Amino acid sequence: MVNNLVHLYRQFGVTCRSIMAGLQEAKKLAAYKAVDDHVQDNLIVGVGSGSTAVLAVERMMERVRNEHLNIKCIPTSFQARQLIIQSQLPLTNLEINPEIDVTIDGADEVDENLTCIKGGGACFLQEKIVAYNSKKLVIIADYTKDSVKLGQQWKKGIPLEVDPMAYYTVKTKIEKTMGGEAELRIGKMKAGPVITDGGNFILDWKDFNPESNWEEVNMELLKIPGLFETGLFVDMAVVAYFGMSDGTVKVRTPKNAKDSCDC
Ligand SMILES: O=C(CO)[C@H](O)[C@H](O)COP(=O)(O)O
Repeated sequence: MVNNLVHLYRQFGVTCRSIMAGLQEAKKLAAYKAVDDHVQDNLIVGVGSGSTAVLAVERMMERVRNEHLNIKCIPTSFQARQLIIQSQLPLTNLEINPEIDVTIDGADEVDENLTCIKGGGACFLQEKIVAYNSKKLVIIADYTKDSVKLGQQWKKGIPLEVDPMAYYTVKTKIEKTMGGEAELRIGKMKAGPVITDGGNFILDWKDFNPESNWEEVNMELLKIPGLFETGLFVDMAVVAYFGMSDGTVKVRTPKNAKDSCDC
């Protein structure tokens, strides 16, 4: 009996490790292809945050070394800034380069119109600023982020960055008027709430209506005093690259796109 349990436990460990390795490979496929397709000489590049963005930086670094590409990078977080510095890529900022050619960033979920939930890593305020000032936002992710509707696979909610003073009033307002539950994000290796790069708290809004008009929801949320930004990226991404489990990369543009995109 005990032997059987130990065997099952080991098997479970092996299965989990192989799924994680598969996801990592899928992220790498998406990141590498997006960088190869969109990063060219003399571009200002927005560098996203999260584990998939790390792989995009890895590829940029390779190409800068091998092809002597001349690019300048704008970070979307403290993590991205560190990555750029450690990779010895040229670092710039929005004062020096307010117009970004392309930003390559991860996402937590992407729907059929390329509306994204971002902020699993709590960096979405700077990510949205950089994306907004970019000519092109390119999303990179593994196949588990590829959805028709938001909330289909990502169950951790829509992140909302709030002033610490207002977290409770914002939470109550959302739950009363829009439904669902807005939970204060608590640190894993820190007692108390997660503090963002901007010194704020995060609410994760769960059990939202998946049929929502996300543009309206985003506007409604932003009207609440103390709510600085949402992790909803509506009409921002022009193309998404998903690494698939079979080793291919699925490239998607928004289903509702009015114009064809040169991506
Ligand atoms: O929005 C983000 C951080 O704020 C990340 O891009 C998002 O959480 C995806 O991360 P990962 O590539 O690790 O899955």
